[in-house]
Amino acid sequence: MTSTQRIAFLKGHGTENDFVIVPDPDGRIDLPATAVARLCDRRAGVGGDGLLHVVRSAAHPEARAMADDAEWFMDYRNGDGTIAEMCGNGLRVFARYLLHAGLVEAGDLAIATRAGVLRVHLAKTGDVTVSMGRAVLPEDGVVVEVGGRSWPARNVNMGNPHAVAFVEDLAHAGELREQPEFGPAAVYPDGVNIEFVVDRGPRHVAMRVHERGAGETRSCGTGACAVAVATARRDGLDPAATGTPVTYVVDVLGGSLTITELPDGTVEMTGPAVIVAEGTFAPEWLAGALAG
Ligand SMILES: N[C@@H](CCC[C@H](N)C(=O)O)C(=O)O
Repeated sequence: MTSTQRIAFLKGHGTENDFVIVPDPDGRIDLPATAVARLCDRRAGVGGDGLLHVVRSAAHPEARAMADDAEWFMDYRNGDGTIAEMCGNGLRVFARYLLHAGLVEAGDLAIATRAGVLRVHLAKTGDVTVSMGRAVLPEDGVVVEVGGRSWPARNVNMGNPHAVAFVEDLAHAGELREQPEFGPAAVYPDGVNIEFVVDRGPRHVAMRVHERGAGETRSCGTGACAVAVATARRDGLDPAATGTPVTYVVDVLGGSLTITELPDGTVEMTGPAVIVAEGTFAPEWLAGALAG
């Protein structure tokens, strides 16, 4: 790429978890962590909690083996430039982008991610449903701590790691905005996303989240799935045991997500996915950002 080329980007969000979208079908754009952090910078860049690098699976070394099952690879990066295995809100926005760009038809499609090939149901407009795979709940004793207080948490893996803590209320806005600590560190060698949860009613909870690599965000899709499954187990509900799906509405700061765990353990998430803007990077600025 030369500094005279115009490179397109888009901006999108899902329940206000926002992303810079960089279409790069042939995998020509090298995005080191420093470049991603500059693109996601809210003052000096475009701004986003994360970045969705849109590449054909066949053109990306991490996704080539999935190319027969899924044409497109979601190369997701956190806003600080780190790589994450999965992003649930990102997956809905990624699918909405593919339709917006005329790269897929509405209906059912498969998308490659670092957590494997995932299925998406995409209508022409409105909410998107994604099949997020199975939750894994190791029995580790985990504790999260913020503002001088600590809570036991449930370890849930949704392709990426989560610690889910049930708290009395979410009103300590200042405190909960701070970066929480977690332990024991060995349970999460690569860091963790931390959700604080309160009950809102039957099968209805609210959460706040601190994302690994992004800080407090207004929503986290994998986090909402982890919260729904952890809450179901706390409530004594397990679809694998009863054969009956269990659905929770999870309120986040940026809206609501509907999460259903099926008897085979698959977790489905339904929520909005919005393309907000399209543009091109100023070539000189982008060349500087990519150079690090
Ligand atoms: N916002 C995402 C999760 C993004 C990845 C996460 N920060 C991590 O490092 O695991 C979502 O909607 O799931």
